Amino acid sequence: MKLPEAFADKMKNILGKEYEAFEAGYDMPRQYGLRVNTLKISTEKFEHIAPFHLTKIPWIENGYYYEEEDAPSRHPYYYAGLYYLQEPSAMTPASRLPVNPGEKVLDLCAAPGGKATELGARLRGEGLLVANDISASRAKALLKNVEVFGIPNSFLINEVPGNISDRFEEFFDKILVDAPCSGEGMFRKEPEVMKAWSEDKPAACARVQKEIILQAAKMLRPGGMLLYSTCTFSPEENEQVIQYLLDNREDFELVPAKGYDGFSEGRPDLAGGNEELKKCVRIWPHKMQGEGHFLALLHKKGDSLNTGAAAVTSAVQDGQQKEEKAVVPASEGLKGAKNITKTDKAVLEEFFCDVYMDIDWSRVEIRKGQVYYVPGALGEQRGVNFLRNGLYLGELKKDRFEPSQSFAMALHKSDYRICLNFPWTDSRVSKYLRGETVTVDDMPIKRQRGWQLICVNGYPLGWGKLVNGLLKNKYLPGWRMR
Ligand SMILES: C[S@@+](CC[C@H](N)C(=O)[O-])C[C@H]1O[C@@H](n2cnc3c(N)ncnc32)[C@H](O)[C@@H]1O
Repeated sequence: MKLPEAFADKMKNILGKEYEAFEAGYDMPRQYGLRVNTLKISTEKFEHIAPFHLTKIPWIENGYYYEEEDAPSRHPYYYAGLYYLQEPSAMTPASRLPVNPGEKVLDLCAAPGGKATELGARLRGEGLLVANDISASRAKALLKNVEVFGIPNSFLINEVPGNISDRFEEFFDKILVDAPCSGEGMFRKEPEVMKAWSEDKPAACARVQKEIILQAAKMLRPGGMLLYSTCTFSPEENEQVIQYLLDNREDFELVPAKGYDGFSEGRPDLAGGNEELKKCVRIWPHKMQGEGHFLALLHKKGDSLNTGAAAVTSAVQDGQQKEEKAVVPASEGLKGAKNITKTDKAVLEEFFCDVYMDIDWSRVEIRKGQVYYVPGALGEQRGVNFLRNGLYLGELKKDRFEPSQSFAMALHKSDYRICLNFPWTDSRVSKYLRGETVTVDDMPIKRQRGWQLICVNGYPLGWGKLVNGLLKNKYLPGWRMR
């Protein structure tokens, strides 16, 4: 791999004697990673059922290396949202921001959702995830990933940070800024990033990063934590951005992130000498099995420091616990809901008497027949350009309710009474995912007519509707397997 000359010279200055090992790393093969969705499955169970060659990523609780020929993006478990494919180092920022269920969390530069999906999983459906991206097209990919992951309590927006920082002033408990950057750490994985690199790119990115991090600082509550990350090496975009924040906001301090032997310290010598910058983390590809990354964990003074270590463990176990949970039909709570008309209630009742999931009906909003389950803790958000507020449950059509794809993805098998469960080895699973009709006359069927939750090895994939013994395929056309 031929590195741009200006980049190589800069790295020689930064790395000194280590440069040779760094350069040799570009001839090593890249690593492939997947991160388990602990909202749906525990890591223990995933290891048991996944037909891949998995090796634990030592610094990520729910991360694994896989082999290229495993092709996990083709497997039905991928369509069931059991994991996200992600470069191993890129899993680090979300893993080092301590997130507890019930908190208000912002991912300010979130698309396509590699980190937002992990933050959402750690919230376990409680609290609020606001995920933003300035790019409308990239925000669409974010929406899909959040939906596949089955995260119910999100508010997905498409805004310039400066347009939302007044409205959300001191609102969030935790904020992730995975900043747009010059991408120097990704040259091995994505050679096209290297082609787009130029000598002045780091300085241009740093200007944007400084603006973004100040807006983020404003939106964090005192006592909250902010994690800043990039996938680049240049000090202008890393330690110097953190020093800029510390210079402009005396109420911020660096705190050490949960460590790992392979992590390297931040480099005060590249940003004016503040020794505190050693608390930043650099991931060097010649020292670890992953690409280049930088992260800094910051605390906003004013309240007790919350490390959230307990929550991290319970989030990983939760997939397992949820599978064993049994509750009363969701329609029970519908009767007392003041925000829903009598007619709509009657239609919803028919469907939701088979749903065994806790629904707070006071948080259900019906807009032009579209039924949404909006997160609490958000308040009035008129004027914010959003793609999705909460979980889209489905549509009211005259006398019937049509459940949505995103609703299926947010359910566990035990949450819906009528399921058709296939083993992943059954050829009908990929037929279903391709949108084809499948025959089910050999299967035990609980109800001969109506909605069936289609599952693979116990994990929901989408809906089907039985009509005269035929299963109508209701898998979302835009998500079909090709
Ligand atoms: C490094 S990527 C984020 C990757 C994402 N966190 C993930 O893990 O999938 C940076 C993102 O920042 C967005 N972006 C660029 N400028 C921005 C700005 N001023 N405010 C918010 N987002 C911005 C880009 O569209 C891009 O999606």
